[in-house]
Amino acid sequence: MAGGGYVPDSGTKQFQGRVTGFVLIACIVAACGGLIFGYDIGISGGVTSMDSFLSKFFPSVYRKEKEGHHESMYCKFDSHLLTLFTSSLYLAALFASAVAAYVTKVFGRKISMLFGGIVFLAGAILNGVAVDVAMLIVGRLLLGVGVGFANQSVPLYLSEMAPSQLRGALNIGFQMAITIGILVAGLINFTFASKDWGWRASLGLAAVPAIMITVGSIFLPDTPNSILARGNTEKAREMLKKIRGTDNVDEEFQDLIDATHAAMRVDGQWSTILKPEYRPHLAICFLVPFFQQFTGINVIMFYAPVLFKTLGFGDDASLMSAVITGLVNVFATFISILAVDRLGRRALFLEGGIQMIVSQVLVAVMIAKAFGSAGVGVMSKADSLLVLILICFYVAAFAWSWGPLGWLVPSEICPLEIRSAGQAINVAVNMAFTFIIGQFFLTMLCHMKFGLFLFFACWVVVMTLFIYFFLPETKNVPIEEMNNVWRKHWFWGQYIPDDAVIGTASSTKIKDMEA
Ligand SMILES: OC[C@H]1O[C@](O)(CO)[C@@H](O)[C@@H]1O
Repeated sequence: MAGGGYVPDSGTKQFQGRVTGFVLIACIVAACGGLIFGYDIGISGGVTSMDSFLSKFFPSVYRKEKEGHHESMYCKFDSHLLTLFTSSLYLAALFASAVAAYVTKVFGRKISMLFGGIVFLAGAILNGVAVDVAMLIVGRLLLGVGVGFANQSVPLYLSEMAPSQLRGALNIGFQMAITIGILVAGLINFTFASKDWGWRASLGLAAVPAIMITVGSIFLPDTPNSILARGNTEKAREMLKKIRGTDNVDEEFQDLIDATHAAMRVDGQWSTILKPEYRPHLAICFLVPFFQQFTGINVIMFYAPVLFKTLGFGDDASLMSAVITGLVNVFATFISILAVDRLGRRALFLEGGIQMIVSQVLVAVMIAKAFGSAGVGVMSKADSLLVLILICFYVAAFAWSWGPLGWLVPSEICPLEIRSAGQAINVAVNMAFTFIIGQFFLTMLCHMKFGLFLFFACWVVVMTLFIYFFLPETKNVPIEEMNNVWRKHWFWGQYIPDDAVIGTASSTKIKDMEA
């Protein structure tokens, strides 16, 4: 088979141990870090469409929206000031992720989650009681820092705690929490939109998931990998026994030792990840989040209410449609949890990609038919319902492929010595392109019209081909043995030297480490 179709079942180890209640609870609490991110994604689109919020903080935008009748429906909502409110958070998260990478490595995953939770809580409170734009913006920046820290630490935490045969499912808990956050935010917007103080409730309630992750992370244990990396061998071994529910952890622990030793041999993560032998990791950690955002998903997540209004739905129906896409998002992410360690990552990526392309092309055709390139016309009730169904079809495809795998794959492919750096690149690139799409989508819609959906469809074609040729299958491969997979890949194999493979004769033994 062409491309990355390496099947890892032969030659990779399966370790002893089961999924303990302890590891499950730790992962559920940690995944709540995704709630704060999701809540924020889902809340801002609804809040910025509330009259009470607009008239208080953005009176000029409010007046323009009430008075102005732009001749083209594609350009009705094009306002940079307003989109900056939504997107500024992701800019803060982008810068925070660089600091978070350092904290996560030096102080551990747990401290990083705790810090993220506290800062996010401060931001939520500030937003809920805001009396002027300055408070709103400072609050947004704090939320962004919190999201940067949580997105950095939680996926790593989940991948390291999970036994390899369940790593995919447990890691997807993070994306699951994101989608639940988006859905809950949609419901809260729907409930409070008509109240004068609705926006305060919507923004202030972000404190609830913030408290969950803050309190939760006080009680979470750190991962064996991270404890070991900070020099505490015995404690790390005890933690591994505890989370695997068996005393027979020698083989897995040996892998951790090897990985830690390899990590200690490198001078700095950032110069290390730039070396040729880490080219596949660097490429994946950059391209996967970039591609994830260029599926166009946040056009739907941020602006679904606006989009559906544009298609002729009423105010309530538009907010309700956002709830419907939110439900589909949660449900399909759950399917991914069930499928990812059985079907594998590649199958989900490839199927999801094809399904997204078909839906995007059909949506473009229907919008073109109704509004042409001038942006005038109406869409019949039946047709707008069909567009809603197609969008649900698209969201489902994203939610079992690029959504969860966008976090899982970069977090599981990197050896320990570059894991924090790889994850920081992943988060930073994700945040950068979330910011760009959030900030420029409405302007792009105004200029590219229905072609915008074709633009994203073309990107999905590119990324689906990329997966086919360049992403090897990683299901069931123990995390510290991933270099075996890269070495056997038709293209990336050339970059991986023999001694980079954990478990080879040259690797360090436990007793050396303990000496
Ligand atoms: O569920 C959709 C959400 O998932 C993400 O892609 C993160 O993985 C967000 O950017 C998006 O809003």
